[in-house]
Amino acid sequence: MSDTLLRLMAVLNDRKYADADSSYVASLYAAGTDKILKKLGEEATETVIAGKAGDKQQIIYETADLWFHSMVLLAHNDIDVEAVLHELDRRFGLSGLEEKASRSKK
Ligand SMILES: N=c1c2ncn([C@@H]3O[C@H](COP(=O)(O)OP(=O)(O)OP(=O)(O)O)[C@@H](O)[C@H]3O)c2ncn1[C@@H]1O[C@H](COP(=O)(O)O)[C@@H](O)[C@H]1O
Repeated sequence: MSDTLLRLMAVLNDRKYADADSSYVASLYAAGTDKILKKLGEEATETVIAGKAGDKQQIIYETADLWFHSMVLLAHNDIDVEAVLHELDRRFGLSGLEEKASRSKK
């Protein structure tokens, strides 16, 4: 499954050398961080709206947009998606409630 994310990440890195007129991703890089963050915010909002409506197909569609734009932000910052996958792996099996409790003791 994560193979899809790795393959997409490779394309996003390649697009750093592409023409903004022929690539949506290259056009986002060219427009800069604020444009990428704006798209990310829009996609997050659209995902929330889809979730509120309870429309499964729309939730899938909007989540794909959200993940895609999150990955553009990662690539723009030279962060590999594997770093996020490793972070999720590190958290695997660690209860969110336990993690929160350990934070409040610090
Ligand atoms: N997965 C995606 C992907 N998901 C969503 N999008 C684009 O993200 C945009 C989402 O923005 P909106 O829904 O707000 O649509 P919009 O109104 O057209 O956008 P704006 O004009 O507001 O920017 C659309 O243009 C979608 O086509 C994507 N564009 C590209 N990819 C992947 O990235 C690869 C490289 O894309 P290019 O750089 O365009 O070759 C592609 O081969 C795909 O694998």
